[in-house]
Amino acid sequence: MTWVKQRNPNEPEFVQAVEEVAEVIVPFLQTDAGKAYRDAKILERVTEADRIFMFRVPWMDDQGNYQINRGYRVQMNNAIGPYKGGLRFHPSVNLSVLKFLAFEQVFKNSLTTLPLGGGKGGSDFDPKGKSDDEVMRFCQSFMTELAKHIGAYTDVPAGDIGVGSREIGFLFGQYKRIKDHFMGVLTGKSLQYGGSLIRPEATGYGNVYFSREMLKERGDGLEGKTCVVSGSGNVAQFTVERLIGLGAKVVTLSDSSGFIHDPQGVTAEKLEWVMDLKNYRRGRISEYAREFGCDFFEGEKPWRIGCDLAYPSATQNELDERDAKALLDNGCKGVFEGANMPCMPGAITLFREHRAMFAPGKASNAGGVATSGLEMSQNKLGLTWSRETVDEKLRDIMSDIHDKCVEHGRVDNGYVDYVRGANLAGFLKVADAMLAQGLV
Ligand SMILES: NC(=O)C1=CN([C@@H]2O[C@H](COP(=O)(O)OP(=O)(O)OC[C@H]3O[C@@H](n4cnc5c(N)ncnc54)[C@H](OP(=O)(O)O)[C@@H]3O)[C@@H](O)[C@H]2O)C=CC1
Ligand SMILES: O=C(O)CCC(=O)C(=O)O
Repeated sequence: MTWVKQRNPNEPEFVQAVEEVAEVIVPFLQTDAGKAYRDAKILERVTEADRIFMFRVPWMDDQGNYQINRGYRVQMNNAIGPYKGGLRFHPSVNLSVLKFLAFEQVFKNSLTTLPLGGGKGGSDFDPKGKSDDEVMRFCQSFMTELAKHIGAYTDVPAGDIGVGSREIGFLFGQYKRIKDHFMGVLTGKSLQYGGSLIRPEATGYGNVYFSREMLKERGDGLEGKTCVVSGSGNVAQFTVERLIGLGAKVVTLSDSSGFIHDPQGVTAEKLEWVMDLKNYRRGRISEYAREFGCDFFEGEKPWRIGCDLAYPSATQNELDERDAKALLDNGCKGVFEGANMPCMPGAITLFREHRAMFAPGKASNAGGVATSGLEMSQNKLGLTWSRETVDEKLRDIMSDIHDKCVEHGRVDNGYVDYVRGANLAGFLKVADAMLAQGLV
């Protein structure tokens, strides 16, 4: 870690993500089974990106002013398949954030059972408050540079925070215009031009399926459970949809301004209203409180609300040790990461010490990228699978990931340490491929 910290100064998020993996992998490397990987310096090699692109993104706003943002693509590791991972448009985007996300993506994609390498990209552009025309001009400028570095067999980006179906449409249109190729170079496309059914739902649904497997492992189920969810974007919306479909009650939603607490529970009708608010009217979650008559807590996070299960689904480092203590004190039995790295190290330690269920995002939110992999397969075959087919494949993949975590994560007293299981299983597939491919 000293070596990683020296080589990546001022990149706290990246160092945090490496530390979580190293905590599991370094002790393994000291064993006989780990010797070949240790000698080949696989862990050191995976912390160094294959390559990183950084570029200027100039665009014109609606008033005719020139604007400049910075674009990035981190191609982290392609040992097991083409680089795959989302694009994030958010003012907080910087190299550290994208390197952490790309690093996580390598192990997550390895867990999916599909041939997907890891990458991530994005920009410090903020789509919030911009007109559709401004977003389009930005996306066209961003893709004009990115198109040089991606391809259906090279690197296949998708959405993440701030990049939904509107942005993917503009990006795809510009790629096609530049390359004159109609191909699956992005996933998360709309259905009319090569998207997959269930891809929008997949990350949230996948996390709920994963939590159901974890509960089953303890002889329990989702029916009747009270859940807190953070975020109100893509992942949060479909987490709520699946939870309420499976008989659980969701009492919170949030955005960067605060959270709503609806003790009656978010119903299917209320969720439909939230989807319209967030995906089309682009409003704030505080409006939910006014519409449905419940409390809104400005500037706060939902972790002090009593619950059985928690699904952090907004952003990184949104749940610290104090939040973890509040959750455990109020009876929470399980935390399932829908976002990437939402729980801070101190929080994770507390969950593990208390033997609570804790699902690390690289396992529990892998359903999104796995379904992107299914979208790539359909694009290559020229076929569209039904909703039922994709949903069944998603459930099977989440169940396989769960089984791998159990296989590698069961500790002496029978407790399943999913952090250990996910990191070890994710690492081994990539490491074996790297060993087989020589010093590259
Ligand atoms: N989309 C996908 O398929 C996948 C996403 N993920 C991860 O899930 C998380 C959510 O992504 P997604 O739902 O797609 O993104 P969206 O942009 O659709 O939604 C993001 C949500 O998180 C909130 N949020 C963003 N930044 C902050 C912040 N700094 N503090 C508080 N709230 C914040 C947003 O609120 P506001 O509108 O106010 O900014 C919004 O409610 C991310 O960590 C992403 O990396 C993981 C796997 C796949
Ligand atoms: O579907 C994809 O390729 C992107 C998913 C993603 O960015 C993630 O898993 O964090």
